[in-house]
Amino acid sequence: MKKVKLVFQDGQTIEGNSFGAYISAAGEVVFNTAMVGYPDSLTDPSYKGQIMVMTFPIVGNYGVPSETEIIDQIEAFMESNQIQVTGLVVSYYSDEFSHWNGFQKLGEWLEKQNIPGIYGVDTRAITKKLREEGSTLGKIIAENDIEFYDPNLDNLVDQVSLKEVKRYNEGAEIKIILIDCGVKNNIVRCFVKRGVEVIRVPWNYDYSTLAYDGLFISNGPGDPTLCDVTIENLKKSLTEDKPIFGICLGNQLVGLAAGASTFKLKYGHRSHNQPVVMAGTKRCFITSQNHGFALDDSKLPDGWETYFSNLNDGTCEGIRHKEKPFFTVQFHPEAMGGPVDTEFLFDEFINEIKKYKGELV
Ligand SMILES: NC(=O)CC[C@H](N)C(=O)O
Repeated sequence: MKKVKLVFQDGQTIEGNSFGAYISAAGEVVFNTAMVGYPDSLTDPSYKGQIMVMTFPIVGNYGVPSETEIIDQIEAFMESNQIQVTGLVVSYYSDEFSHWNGFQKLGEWLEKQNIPGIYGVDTRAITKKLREEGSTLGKIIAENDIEFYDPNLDNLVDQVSLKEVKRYNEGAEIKIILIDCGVKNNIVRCFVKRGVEVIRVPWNYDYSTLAYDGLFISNGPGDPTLCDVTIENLKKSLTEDKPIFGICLGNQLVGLAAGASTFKLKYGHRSHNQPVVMAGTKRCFITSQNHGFALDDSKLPDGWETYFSNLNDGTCEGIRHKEKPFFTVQFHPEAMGGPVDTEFLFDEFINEIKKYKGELV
């Protein structure tokens, strides 16, 4: 059994056992309190550049599905075509697995994709540190020491966004543009199964000349203010009337285009049980989340209002336009993993498109 070290920016060093690739890797250390869904989280492009600490004490016990099975041009069991995290930190790693869809060991999968893991460390103590001091840079060190790396200084969206336009359900009556800033597959699935044509475009693509009925902006990694081209394109779209829906980074980008600002949360929201309340109601939902930045809704631009708020820390979980059919959420209505309570938002967006097209009153 090989030893590796988890080293924090403040010098704190924790020794553990290696699994996955035996290499060194550096990034931002964040914690995730979800109890299940590691294949989904590890392939979520929003985690690009991050070393994920899982608080759930046993990881790996249900294995990993096949990454090569494709349904409707989409990886069937993954949220993208590769592991996106930089490293994985767990307490107990189970090399044995049992699950109807288990195809490979978590450690084997990490190794195949050259991602290091460390286990046998106190993930709850690490989580307390991150909660008290905030998310911090860190590195997993195998043989060779490497520099710390701050992913939030890089345009990670450009690294994970697709490079060419891709269409799903081509020819369907309702057409949406999906700006891919690192979209999770389940967002694409949620649209595809509702029968709309999805025109998936790169983050910096000028979609203004394409024929479409609604605009969707995806989740994605890193600091939203670095997505300058998307924000400029969105500014133009906000002057029009076509329905707009955004998720997570999409929420932040629409907010920035409208004139609001974003800030970095102390340690972010990464779990499957984040409670949110819909503004003006007592309707609460338990949501899946994965973000480190948030929109500042204490001073939203004219014409906009808070749509959802987080019941743990009061931060903004979505905004909506007071007159136009524009709304965005910070949480993940597509779940994967996590609760599906807010999946109705996809139907609301499509209903807004039908109203815009005069098919619904
Ligand atoms: N899941 C996401 O889209 C994350 C958005 C952004 N990168 C953040 O961390 O806040």
